[in-house]
Amino acid sequence: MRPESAVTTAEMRKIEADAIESGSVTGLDLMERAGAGAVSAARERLMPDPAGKRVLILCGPGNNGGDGYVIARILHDLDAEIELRALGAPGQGAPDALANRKRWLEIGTVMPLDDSAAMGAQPDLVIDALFGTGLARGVDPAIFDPVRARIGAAPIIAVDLPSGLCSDSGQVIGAEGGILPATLTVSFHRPKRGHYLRDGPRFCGALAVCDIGLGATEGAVRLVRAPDGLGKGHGHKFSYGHALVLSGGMGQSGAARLAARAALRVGAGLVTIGAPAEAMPEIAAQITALMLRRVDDAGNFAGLLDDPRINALCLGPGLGLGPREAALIGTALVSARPAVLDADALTLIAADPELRSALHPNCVLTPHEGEFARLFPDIADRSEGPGWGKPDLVAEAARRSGCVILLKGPDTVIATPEGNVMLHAAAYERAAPWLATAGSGDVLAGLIAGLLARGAAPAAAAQTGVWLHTEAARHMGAGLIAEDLPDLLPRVLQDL
Ligand SMILES: NC(=O)C1=CN([C@@H]2O[C@H](COP(=O)(O)OP(=O)(O)OC[C@H]3O[C@@H](n4cnc5c(N)ncnc54)[C@H](OP(=O)(O)O)[C@@H]3O)[C@@H](O)[C@H]2O)[C@@H](O)CC1
Ligand SMILES: Nc1ncnc2c1ncn2[C@@H]1O[C@H](COP(=O)(O)OP(=O)(O)O)[C@@H](O)[C@H]1O
Ligand SMILES: [K+]
Repeated sequence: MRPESAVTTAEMRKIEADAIESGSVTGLDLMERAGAGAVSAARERLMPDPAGKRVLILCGPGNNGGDGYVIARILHDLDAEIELRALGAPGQGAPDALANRKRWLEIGTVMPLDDSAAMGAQPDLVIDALFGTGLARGVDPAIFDPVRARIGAAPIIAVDLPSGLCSDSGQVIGAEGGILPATLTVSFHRPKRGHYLRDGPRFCGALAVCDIGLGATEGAVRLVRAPDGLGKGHGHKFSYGHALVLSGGMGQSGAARLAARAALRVGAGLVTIGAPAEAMPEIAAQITALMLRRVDDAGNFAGLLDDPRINALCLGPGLGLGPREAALIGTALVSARPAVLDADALTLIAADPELRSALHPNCVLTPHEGEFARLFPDIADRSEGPGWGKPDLVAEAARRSGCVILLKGPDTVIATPEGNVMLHAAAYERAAPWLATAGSGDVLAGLIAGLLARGAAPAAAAQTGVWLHTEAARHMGAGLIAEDLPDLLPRVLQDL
């Protein structure tokens, strides 16, 4: 089953506490299932038969360590050779972990983590059960020193999270080196936000999420899924909308052409590029099914927008940053048409409070990190950590600006003014590193504009656009350039 949401530490604790309070399960049951799930994942992916294998298990002072003691017991029963090293014993605040440590001590021993003199031979597998969702501050890198030297090439399984990774923000909380990067991270019930955000995927290695019987309880941040299908029915071209993409001047029209082609490929009935006279020959020489209209200034742009069939706008890619362009953005916003604002449109809005105040709920803003910081410097400045990560800052920006915000990256976050937040992770089996190429953001803006033209609501267009964008890149893989993306869409759409 694919998870529907990614949870915070606070949400996970509440889900667990509610289940325990309802009487349907105990904390010990959950810990047992978590330990058993981690062992199953290890056997499926890394070590099918643990018999005779050396396993080094690192246990912390909380419930993450408790999972580690369960894992030690199960692997011992499967005839693995266990070396268990602990960073202190669980306190009274973690009774389930304490109980599992006691059970382990009936069959094995516990050595201190920092006693390097007594270190055994190189392990075949390392289990990192030092810290999970309870990580409250940076980990002292020195605690890893005794084990780091002898892990060698052994794979590392992180229980719930690689120790040192913040579960809410995906950032390493402390100093460089204050984390144990994993080969495989095994989490429980739902992925944590930090598995997908920022540095999370790099430190988690691969990700497995196992069911521990907590039902369909979800967190607030939904994971973006494949759209249901974007087929065309009985309509004619005007049934699928007419998108207008504004272009910059001569030599600057590539971005608009990329966006326009993407809008047409995603199924907008008609797509027109609006360009200044000087750029028209250059554009005309490059396009066929796309249409071209002259847009010299805000006056003739407003005339074009008198046509009510133009129902979606793509503003910003390659547009330019002068007074003409600012006036065009103003005209577009006054028209209240559904619109994607990207690139130069975002820079113009960041510098002009009047333009910013004209934003409306049918706008989708698609900043990258730099543009986001220009638009919302105070929000971007706040450092991320427990309780505050990328979804929270995008939600705050959407609430403040009254429109949909899509903050780009391998961890794209989309938020609406009403407080709905979606996370699209181009990570793990959906990694798409070749999207880091000039012009790929222009294609994304065009996809969203095309979907708006087809009648999608702004947040839905943003989610579908970002999913298709990543999927197209995955179809091509290495060697991808932005020009390829629109022409990969037919394959993606036909597979839906
Ligand atoms: N929720 C669920 O449904 C289930 C949860 N389960 C498991 O429980 C895990 C969460 O357990 P948890 O809440 O006990 O926190 P955990 O990660 O063990 O760390 C807390 C301990 O570490 C300490 N500590 C913190 N930071 C530190 C630092 N930098 N350096 C040094 N010490 C530091 C902290 O000390 P303190 O801050 O109190 O001084 C405290 O002692 C979760 O990830 C999952 O594996 C499963 O069993 C199944 C069901
Ligand atoms: N490593 C990556 N993995 C997945 N997607 C990425 C990666 N790097 C960039 N992207 C995506 O590529 C696009 C780049 O957009 P942008 O930064 O605006 O570039 P440009 O302005 O050159 O078009 C965004 O949609 C971003 O999410
Ligand atoms: K861990």
